[in-house]
Amino acid sequence: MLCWRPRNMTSSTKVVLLACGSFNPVTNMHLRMFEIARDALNKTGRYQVTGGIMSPVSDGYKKKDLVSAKHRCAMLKAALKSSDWIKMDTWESDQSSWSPTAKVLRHHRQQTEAQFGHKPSPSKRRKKHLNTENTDYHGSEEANDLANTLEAVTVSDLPQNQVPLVEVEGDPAPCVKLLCGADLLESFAVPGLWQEEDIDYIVGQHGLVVITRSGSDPHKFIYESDVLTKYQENIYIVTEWIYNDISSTKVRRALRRGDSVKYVVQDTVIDYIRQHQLFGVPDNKYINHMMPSPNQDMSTTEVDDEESSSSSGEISVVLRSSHPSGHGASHLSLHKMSAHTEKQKVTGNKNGTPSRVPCMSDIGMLYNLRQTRARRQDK
Ligand SMILES: Nc1ncnc2c1ncn2[C@@H]1O[C@H](COP(=O)(O)OP(=O)(O)OP(=O)(O)O)[C@@H](O)[C@H]1O
Ligand SMILES: O=C(O)c1ccc[n+]([C@@H]2O[C@H](COP(=O)([O-])O)[C@@H](O)[C@H]2O)c1
Repeated sequence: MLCWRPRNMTSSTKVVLLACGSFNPVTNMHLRMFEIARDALNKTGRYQVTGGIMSPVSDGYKKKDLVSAKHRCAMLKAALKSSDWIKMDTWESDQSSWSPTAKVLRHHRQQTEAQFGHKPSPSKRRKKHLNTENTDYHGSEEANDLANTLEAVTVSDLPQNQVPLVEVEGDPAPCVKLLCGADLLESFAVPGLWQEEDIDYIVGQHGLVVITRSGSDPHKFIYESDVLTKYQENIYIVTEWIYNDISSTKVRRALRRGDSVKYVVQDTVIDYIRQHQLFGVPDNKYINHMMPSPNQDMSTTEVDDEESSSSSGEISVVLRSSHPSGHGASHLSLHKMSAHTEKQKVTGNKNGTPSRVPCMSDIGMLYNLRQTRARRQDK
C-alpha cells in the first residue's frame, strides 16, 4: 500500500505519524518532532495529519541505561498531558521481546485499518460500530482481536457491534508513516542493524517523515543509498530551522551530574523522575531540592511497593522513606541498584546459540570508526 498521493490529485491523504524509540526519558524534542512534521505535511496541502502515536521499545531492547518500560511509559503518559493529538501506544512496550520497527508499523497499520474497516465490495457496503473516541483503543485486546479477525474475514462477516461508526466506503484509513530523526534514517546503513526486507517494507509500504538533526545530511544519505533512492518519493524530509539537539542521552547525563533539565523535558516528567529517583537522580542536588511543581498530582502518581525488575537485568529496589525535598509527608524514595552488564540486544542464531545484535548507538560508533578507517585507506 503506497501512501503518498501523486501531486496532481486534489484531496489530501490522511496520515498518522508513528514514532518508535526508547524515550528514556521522553524529551521536548520527541514531542516537537510531531508538531514540526504535522505543520510541514499539512502545509503541502497534499497530506492531513490526523494523529500521532508514540511507541516506546520494550525492555527486551536491552539498551544501556534503559529504565523499565513501566517507568518510560509513565513518563511518556505524563508528558503527553500537554498534547491533544499525540497518544502513547503500549503494544510494543508490552511485548516480552524486542520488536523490529517494521513489525510495529505493520501492527499499527492493521489497527488503523481495523478502526476504519477494510474496504468491502459495493454490495457489502454497510456501517460498522466502534467507539473511535476511545484513545486507549490501540493496543487493547479488543483492537488486537479485531485486527487478527480482519485478516481472516471480510467486513460483512463481522458482528455489528465490533467496529466503528464509520462509513466503510469512501473513507480510507489514514496511512501510518514512520516519524524519525535523521540519525535513525542514517542507521539504515549500519551493517547488520536493520533487515533489508524491513527497510524495503518501511520505506516502500509506509514511508518516512524525517526531521533533520545536527550532523546529518539526509538528502546526501538518500542519494548514496540505492534502496532509499528507489523509494525517495516516500521519504519526506523536514528541515528543522529552530535547531535543537536535545537527546535523551544528554538529559540522562545532566541528571547524573546534578544539572537542571527544566525546559528540556516536561515538568511532569521531572516530577516523575524525582519521585522515582531515576537516572541517578538520588545524587542530583538540583532535582531533589526542587519544590513539587504546582501541576504535580501526587495522588495519581504510580509508585512501587517493594521491588520492581525489568527483563533488561535492571533491578530496582523500592524502600519507603520520606521525600528528600521534605515536602509532602509520605512520598516514596527509590534506591536503585542497577545491574546492567549488557549494552546489546541478544538474539539466537540458527544454531540456537545466542548471538549479539548491537543497538544503534553501539553499532553507530563502530560504523563511524570503520568509515574513518576506510577513508584513510582511500587516501
Ligand atoms: N533532537 C532531535 N532531533 C530530531 N530527532 C530526534 C531528536 N531527538 C530524538 N529524535 C528522534 O526521536 C526518535 C526516538 O529516539 P530515541 O528515543 O532513541 O531518542 P534519543 O533522544 O536520540 O535517545 P538516546 O540519546 O538515548 O539515543 C528517533 O527517531 C530519533 O531520531
Ligand atoms: O527494526 C530494526 O531493525 C531496528 C533497528 C535499530 C533500531 N530500531 C528502532 O529504532 C528506535 C530508536 O532506537 P535507539 O537505539 O536510537 O533508541 C527504536 O524504536 C528501535 O526499536 C529498529
